[in-house]
Amino acid sequence: MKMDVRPPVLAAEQLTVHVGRRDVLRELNITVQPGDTLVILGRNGAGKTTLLHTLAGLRDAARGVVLLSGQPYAAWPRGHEACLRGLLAQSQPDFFSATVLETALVGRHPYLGRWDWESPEDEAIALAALASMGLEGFAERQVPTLSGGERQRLAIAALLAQRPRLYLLDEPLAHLDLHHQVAVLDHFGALAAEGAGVVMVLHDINLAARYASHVLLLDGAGGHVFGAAHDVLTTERLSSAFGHPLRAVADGAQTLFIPA
Ligand SMILES: Nc1ncnc2c1ncn2[C@@H]1O[C@H](COP(=O)(O)OP(=O)(O)OP(=O)(O)O)[C@@H](O)[C@H]1O
Repeated sequence: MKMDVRPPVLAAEQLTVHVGRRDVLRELNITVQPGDTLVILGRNGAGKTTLLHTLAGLRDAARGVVLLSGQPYAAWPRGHEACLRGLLAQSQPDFFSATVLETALVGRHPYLGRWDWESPEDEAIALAALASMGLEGFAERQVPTLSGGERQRLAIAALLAQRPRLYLLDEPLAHLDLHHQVAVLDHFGALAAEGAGVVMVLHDINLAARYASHVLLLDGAGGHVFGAAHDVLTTERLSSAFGHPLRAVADGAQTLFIPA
């Protein structure tokens, strides 16, 4: 039998994250294997975005280490990390007078040399990413003419065009209607099934329960619980983390969490 010797797409070892003098997270140990979908949950201000940026290598940890595909960020050649991990930020930069296709093509930049233009293959990848987000026919539109949900799907398409091994998503469902929420989560579920790692911040506990293989629940005071989704998602833990009582309602094989 052939063994898969590839390292985890992401690992955090004894990671402590500070904001100012406050620990938002203490001594986190997580591993994200190819195929895993890790959902980060916690109340407003619990430190989810701060953690995601630390996992993306954009922010230093107070202590501990983040390993991207087995190596600390600093050990990867400059710029190469963008071929391995992609971040969907919570708020998107303004793309002044750019077209939708030009914006999606930004996802290909990590693969281009300094003086290279995008190739027909890059364009085909960007167009396929737009189509996967239901934006076929939008290629020549100016970004400022898009609705909020269309802009969010464009940002996701640009990330998809980047084709990293690890997707870090900060509230990917922001501005999306119900159909597109499910379509986006299905899409990342399919990428995970093909071997990507997905880490995302969600606010919807029931969508987390439906899509997560693993959950990291932050208590906002440095404490956390990490484990298989069905172990972490209990009414007691969720009620305590969110500071609001929840009850569980069985719906066939699914459990729904409802605010009491
Ligand atoms: N530059 C800063 N100076 C002071 N406090 C900060 C700074 N940046 C973030 N914080 C605080 O750190 C805490 C964690 O912020 P973070 O954005 O990570 O939370 P979050 O869990 O993503 O919240 P939300 O669910 O509201 O998006 C918050 O209390 C925030 O106000």
